[in-house]
Amino acid sequence: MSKSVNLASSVFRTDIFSNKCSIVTGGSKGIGKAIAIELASLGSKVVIASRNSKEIQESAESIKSITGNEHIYGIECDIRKEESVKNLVKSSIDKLGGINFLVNNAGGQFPCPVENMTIKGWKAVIENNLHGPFIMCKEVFDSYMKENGGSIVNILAEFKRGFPLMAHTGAARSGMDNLTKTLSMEWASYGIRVNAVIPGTIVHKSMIKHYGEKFTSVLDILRKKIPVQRYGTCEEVSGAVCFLLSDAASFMTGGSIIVDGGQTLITPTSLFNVPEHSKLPAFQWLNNVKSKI
Ligand SMILES: CCCCCCCCC/C=C/C(=O)SCCNC(=O)CCNC(=O)[C@H](O)C(C)(C)COP(=O)(O)OP(=O)(O)OC[C@H]1O[C@@H](n2cnc3c(N)ncnc32)[C@H](O)[C@@H]1OP(=O)(O)O
Ligand SMILES: NC(=O)C1=CN([C@@H]2O[C@H](COP(=O)(O)OP(=O)(O)OC[C@H]3O[C@@H](n4cnc5c(N)ncnc54)[C@H](OP(=O)(O)O)[C@@H]3O)[C@@H](O)[C@H]2O)C=CC1
Repeated sequence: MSKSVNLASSVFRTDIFSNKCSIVTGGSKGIGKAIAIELASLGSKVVIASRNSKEIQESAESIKSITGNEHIYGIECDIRKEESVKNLVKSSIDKLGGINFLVNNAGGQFPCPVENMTIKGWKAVIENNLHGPFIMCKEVFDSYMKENGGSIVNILAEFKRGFPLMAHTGAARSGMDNLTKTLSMEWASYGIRVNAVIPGTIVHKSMIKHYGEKFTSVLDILRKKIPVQRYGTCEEVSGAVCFLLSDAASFMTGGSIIVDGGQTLITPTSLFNVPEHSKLPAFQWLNNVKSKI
């Protein structure tokens, strides 16, 4: 790997993932792109995958120039479609030589109360956040990890208290939590660890675009309830993912790390209001990433 330029100042030692090969689904933007950047900056060859072919190629190029790692490939894939996933996994093995790490990051949903939700909308979100990651795990297992071991990290969303206005995603993420635990037991004897990262509210450009202006006005109210008094950055999620993938987490499987600035500890009935402060600033490694936090 050429290391002439590496603008991603990860907190980890820069060679920990040399000789590793990774797939990051949804690596074209947001959290997935940050994860791909950090993996690449730590020496891993990386395939990023998403549905928009132009965007995924552009992102692969930008990750190359940010990290100086030439072994970054963008592959078009819809994780909801089995054939598309089979193609992704086969092409990744051809390009990288194997798959040591899988990060199931692609996903998302739309806000909608159940009374207005169509069956089609429900299915789209279940397929994006439960069925898709399941096919990814199964295909990577069958094609490579069953013989060679590996490490899988699933990106979830907080689900433990239900998810009003996003019932579909709450159900899917709860299912993924259970699947993470099941796979960690079924696949331990193959040398595979399976863990999850649960991000809180991670505000960035494409997220704001997805939810729209109305959402932006809610953000300030929400922020005051978070103990660290701000939103998270994509890098702060990425750090947890890299930790779980690495040997530093070799005794962790079936577990999850919540990266939410304490947000899920505050309940509506809590009598405690976090005093306003700015004592816990964000971690960001790239000068050109301007997360609105
Ligand atoms: C404000 C408070 C926020 C509070 C927000 C707090 C959030 C914090 C926690 C989580 C944050 C994040 O995940 S942030 C990341 C957000 N990013 C994403 O969600 C990106 C990925 N999402 C998506 O691609 C989409 O949302 C998803 C529906 C999953 C897939 O879209 P597709 O266009 O591929 O779906 P299709 O297969 O065409 O089917 C779509 C059907 O779904 C329904 N549908 C799709 N979008 C819809 C919409 N906006 N409203 C109603 N219904 C919709 C319709 O029935 C559609 O059918 P037709 O009517 O026939 O078309
Ligand atoms: N941001 C946040 O606050 C939180 C995010 N999360 C979760 O973290 C993950 C990343 O979030 P974030 O970066 O904010 O989201 P973004 O919307 O910014 O990015 C989502 C990525 O997933 C890809 N994607 C979506 N659907 C598919 C699909 N069917 N097949 C392949 N790729 C797909 C998108 O590309 P394309 O559309 O081109 O396919 C894009 O690359 C998601 O699972 C999200 O739900 C969880 C909690 C909080």
